[in-house]
Amino acid sequence: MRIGFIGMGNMGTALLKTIINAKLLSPKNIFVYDISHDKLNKLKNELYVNISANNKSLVENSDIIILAVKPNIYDTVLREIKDLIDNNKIIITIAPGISIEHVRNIISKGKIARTIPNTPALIGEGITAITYSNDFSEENKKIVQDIFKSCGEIVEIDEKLIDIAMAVSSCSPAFVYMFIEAIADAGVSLGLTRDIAYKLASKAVSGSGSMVLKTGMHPGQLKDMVTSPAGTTIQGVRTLEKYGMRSAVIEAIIASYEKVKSLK
Ligand SMILES: NC(=O)C1=CN([C@@H]2O[C@H](COP(=O)(O)OP(=O)(O)OC[C@H]3O[C@@H](n4cnc5c(N)ncnc54)[C@H](OP(=O)(O)O)[C@@H]3O)[C@@H](O)[C@H]2O)C=CC1
Ligand SMILES: O=C(O)[C@@H]1CCC=N1
Repeated sequence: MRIGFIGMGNMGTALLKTIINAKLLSPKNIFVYDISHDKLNKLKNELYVNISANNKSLVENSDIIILAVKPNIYDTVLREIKDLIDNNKIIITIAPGISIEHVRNIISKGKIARTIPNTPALIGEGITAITYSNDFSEENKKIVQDIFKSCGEIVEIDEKLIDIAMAVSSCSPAFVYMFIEAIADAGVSLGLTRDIAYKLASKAVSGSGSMVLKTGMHPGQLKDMVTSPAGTTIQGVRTLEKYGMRSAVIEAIIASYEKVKSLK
């Protein structure tokens, strides 16, 4: 199996590095291309992957092609490679708003997996929502699943829900980083050093996420376990409710979802 990555920006590099770290494939079976040759030279020296001369030669050498360019570049790249895609090749999209039907309208052959990963994939802690074109066999699905399992967890999802998954798991890391920054800023404002403030805030957030996943308890119940009667935390909870924290988060997720809908 040979994988080709078109686009070596944040997401392409995150997926590439995780696949190599997980030893899913040897670098000699990985081909990369990006219009920025500086990025390619850096990757060649760091990861020993094959640098393709262009997108077409990458596709010729690859069984699986991951399209890691921005959504507005998709059509240009799809038109460039369309004549080189045969029914044995798998195309993996990772862009919001690009439907399987959209890709199929440009590329008549090949199997299409539509996915939405997130940046924690870089450390193997990602989650990827995946949906497939109708012609996918279980064997081919497993190939795609193994790629994204090397980056964390996966969920198979109906295509009509995938833009919602994008907002909830792919955009939300940005909001979580803002939350971590805000907690740490408060800590610094009260006298902690930056490094200790970030460590305390980040571990509180990642540990709380793990508590939800590992205990299976309702987040509200876990929140209640922290808030002692007449204690300190409930005063913070009261303050967050006063400033509309829940509502702000709900509106942020819905705004991200509405943006992806407007791209169509
Ligand atoms: N960042 C995230 O958290 C997530 C991103 N995604 C999706 O992943 C995709 C990539 O995002 P991201 O990595 O952040 O974007 P980046 O802009 O960081 O990376 C895209 C790369 O593709 C290069 N590129 C542009 N045109 C071409 C071309 N014709 N052929 C080959 N390479 C090209 C760009 O070069 P240059 O910069 O010079 O234009 C850039 O290096 C997007 O569709 C995004 O929506 C999905 C989930 C999460
Ligand atoms: O902001 C974006 O468009 C990309 C897609 C999902 C996360 N980041």
